[in-house]
Amino acid sequence: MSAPLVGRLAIIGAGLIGSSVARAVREKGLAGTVVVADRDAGVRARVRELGFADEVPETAAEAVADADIVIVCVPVGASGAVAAEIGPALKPGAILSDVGSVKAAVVEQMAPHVPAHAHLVPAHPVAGTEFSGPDAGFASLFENRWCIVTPVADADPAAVERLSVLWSGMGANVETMSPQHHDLVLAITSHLPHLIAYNIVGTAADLEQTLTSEVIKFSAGGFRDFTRIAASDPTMWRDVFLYNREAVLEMLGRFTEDLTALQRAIRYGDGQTLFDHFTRTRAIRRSIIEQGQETAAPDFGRHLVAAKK
Ligand SMILES: NC(=O)c1ccc[n+]([C@@H]2O[C@H](COP(=O)([O-])OP(=O)(O)OC[C@H]3O[C@@H](n4cnc5c(N)ncnc54)[C@H](O)[C@@H]3O)[C@@H](O)[C@H]2O)c1
Ligand SMILES: O=C(O)C(=O)C[C@]1(C(=O)O)C=C[C@@H](O)C=C1
Repeated sequence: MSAPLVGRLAIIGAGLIGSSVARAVREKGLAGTVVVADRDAGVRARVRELGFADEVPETAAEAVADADIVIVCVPVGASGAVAAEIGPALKPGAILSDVGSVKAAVVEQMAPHVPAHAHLVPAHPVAGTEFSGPDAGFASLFENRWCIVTPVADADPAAVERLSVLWSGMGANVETMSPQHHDLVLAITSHLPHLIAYNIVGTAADLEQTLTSEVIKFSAGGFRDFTRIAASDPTMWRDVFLYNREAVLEMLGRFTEDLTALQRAIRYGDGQTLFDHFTRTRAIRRSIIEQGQETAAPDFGRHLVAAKK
C-alpha cells in the first residue's frame, strides 16, 4: 500500500465543512492521521462519538503541532483569532489553509499570524448545504464540485500544488484565482442569492398572519427553494456579508437596477421585455446543465432536518 498523501492533517472547526473534510479524507485514505479541534466542548464530544477523527485534542494549538496540513473550517469572522492561536504552533513547512466563503478578508486576517517557515494557501470548496454542525457532514460533499484555491501573492507553488492535490483527492475540481476575483464572482453566484432568499422569506414572514400561514401551507416550487437557502446558518452568513461587503454591494447595485427595469416592464405591460429577459435567463440554466454542473445538492441532508442547530 502506498503512503497517504498527508502524514498528519489537522482540521479546526468540526461543523458541516470540517466534518465533511475529515470524513472524505478518511474514506479516501488521504492522511495517516486526522486530528480535529473545535472550541465547543459539545462538538468535540460529538466528534468523538461519530468517530471520524483519530484524535480530538482540547485546543487548536495542540491539534496543529506536527501537522503537515492545517485546514481552518470556522466562520470567516473567526479566522483571524484561530490563526493567532495556532500560528506559533505551526511546524516548519506546514501548509495553513481554510475553507471560508470569502477570501480577501480571510487572507488579511490570517496572513499576519503565519510564521515565515509555514505556507498560507487559502481555498474555498464551493459545496455545502443549509445544515450545520458535525452531524451534517458527509464524505461525498465535494465530489464533482469546484474547490477554488486562492494563493497569496508570494505563495510557494509546491504548497499550492500539494493542497490542490488533496482537494482533487476528495473528488473536487480545482480552479485557481486571486482572492479578490474569487470574492467578486462568489458575490453574484452565491452571496447575492442567499441575500435574496433571506429577504423574500423575511418579507413573507412579515405579511399579515393569515397570509403568512397560507404562504407556508401552499408553499411549493420557487418559494420552497428559497426557504431552504434561507435556513442556512446565521453566523456563517452574517460573516459572509460583513467580510465581502464591497463586492456584495457592487452586485446588489446592479441587481437593483435590473429589478427596477423588470418592475417598469410589468407596470407598463411591456411583455416583449419580460419575454426577452426570461428567454435569456432560460439559456443560462440550460448551459449550466449542459456543462454537467447541476447536481442533487438541494436534496443533500434532507434527512438531517432534526440535526440542524
Ligand atoms: N455551509 C456551507 O454551505 C459552506 C460551504 C463552503 C464553505 N463554507 C465555509 O466554511 C466555514 C465553516 O462553515 P460550516 O458550514 O462548516 O459551519 P458550522 O457552523 O457547521 O461549523 C463551524 C464550526 O466552527 C467552530 N468554531 C467557531 N469558532 C471557532 C474557533 N474560534 N475555534 C475553533 N472552532 C470554532 C464551531 O464550534 C463549529 O463547530 C465558513 O467559513 C463558511 O463560510 C461553508
Ligand atoms: O447548496 C447550498 O446550500 C449552498 O448554499 C452552498 C454554497 C453555495 O452558495 O453554492 C454556499 C456557500 C458556500 O460558500 C459554498 C456553497
